[in-house]
Amino acid sequence: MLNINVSKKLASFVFEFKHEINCQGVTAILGVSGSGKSTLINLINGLIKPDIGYINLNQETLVNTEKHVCIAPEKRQIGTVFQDALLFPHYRVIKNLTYGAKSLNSERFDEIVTVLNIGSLLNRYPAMLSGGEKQRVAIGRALLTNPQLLLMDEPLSALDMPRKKELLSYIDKLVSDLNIPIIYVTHNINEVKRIAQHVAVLEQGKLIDYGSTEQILQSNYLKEWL
Ligand SMILES: Nc1ncnc2c1ncn2[C@@H]1O[C@H](COP(=O)(O)OP(=O)(O)OP(=O)(O)O)[C@@H](O)[C@H]1O
Repeated sequence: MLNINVSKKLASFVFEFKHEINCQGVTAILGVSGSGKSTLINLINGLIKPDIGYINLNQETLVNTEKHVCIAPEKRQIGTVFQDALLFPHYRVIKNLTYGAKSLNSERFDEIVTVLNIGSLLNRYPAMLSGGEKQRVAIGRALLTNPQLLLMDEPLSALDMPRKKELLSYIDKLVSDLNIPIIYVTHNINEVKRIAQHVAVLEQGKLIDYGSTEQILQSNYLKEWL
């Protein structure tokens, strides 16, 4: 369970989010460009700090401004995958995968490599990978840090349609085979329909709707998008 109650002044509005996110399966964060989706992700992973408020993950405090607690991003047990894979170009895939992992469990390594189907890529450099393969390696690297939660910030946006479809099926497998909860940022309703069980809708830095994917797809707000 992710319990969020934060406020952060941004350039054109104050971002405010107060809700509990039930971390099971995929929760999509949906909103138009500039609505505050990346801000929410970066508040959760600790790359930015709220002006006021708190975030608790499974009863553990990640940040609490009143109590002057702010856990460093690398200590939050949260993995983040961004729009671009951000791999080290001078390291082979295997070193990119293991770079951030403190202690490596070889069974877990094999499991993640199998689920993401990246075993044949381990000795290649990033320049020798397609966009979809790079993103699978970036997901593998995030998972090898043993996160309790995986954040994905528009992970498909740099991919063409066939690669998008392919990566979506890998994201399904993360949930079904590895049982990792995912918060997935997108402005694409088809991606939401395809993988999310719950949806939070943001507009101008405010949470305007939250519910199951079926409920949200029926909402008047989303009818304008369809
Ligand atoms: N560190 C910051 N300080 C002040 N304003 C910011 C900061 N980061 C983002 N903003 C502004 O806050 C708003 C929300 O940005 P954010 O990147 O969270 O939106 P988004 O929904 O993720 O957009 P996109 O879909 O285009 O990535 C934007 O108007 C942006 O210019």
